[in-house]
Amino acid sequence: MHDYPTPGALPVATVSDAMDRFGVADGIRPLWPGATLSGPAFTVWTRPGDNKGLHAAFETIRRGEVLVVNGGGDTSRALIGELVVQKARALRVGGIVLDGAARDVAELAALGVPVFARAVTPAGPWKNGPYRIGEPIAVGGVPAAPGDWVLGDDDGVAVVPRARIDEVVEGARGLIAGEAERRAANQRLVPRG
Ligand SMILES: O=C([O-])CC(=O)C(=O)O
Ligand SMILES: [Mg+2]
Repeated sequence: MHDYPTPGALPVATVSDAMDRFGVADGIRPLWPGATLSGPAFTVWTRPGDNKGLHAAFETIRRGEVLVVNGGGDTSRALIGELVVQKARALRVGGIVLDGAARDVAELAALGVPVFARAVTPAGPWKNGPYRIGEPIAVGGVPAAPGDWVLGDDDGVAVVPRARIDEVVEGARGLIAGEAERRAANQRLVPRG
């Protein structure tokens, strides 16, 4: 079992840089400023606009796991809102990443659960299925399998394949050291003329 870095410990941008700048879930944004998450993926595929599979996921998801959902990229119907997120908080889920939409955004921020999604809409979900739990999915065009490292911050979300976590963490730490040098060099700049 890997140790997953704590939320916010490594910037998503730098972690992506350490994967040749791949691995970013395109178009997935934090729903409140300052939201960060980091943990193993718990994957759900669901029919667009339908959250029956999310409710099923809450029957088995474990503390710290990040619920990662392929909702087909649909933005016309919210897969979650305040009540679902309240459940996530009670179960100490690490956060929620949706390739789909959410609603009740003011309440999500107040609950303090990191939620990342493609869009916000007041239109609510159906609850009929079908769905799949615990299978490899895609989120924002990147693969996400159960146990992959999912991390999110103000810039967005990245997914690191489980087998690459140690290598990518090490690479990101190296890049952070290099960036510190460039930052110091920038601070030495003076205007010319
Ligand atoms: O009604 C739903 O399923 C989504 C929602 O707004 C909530 O969870 O609060
Ligand atoms: Mg609601």
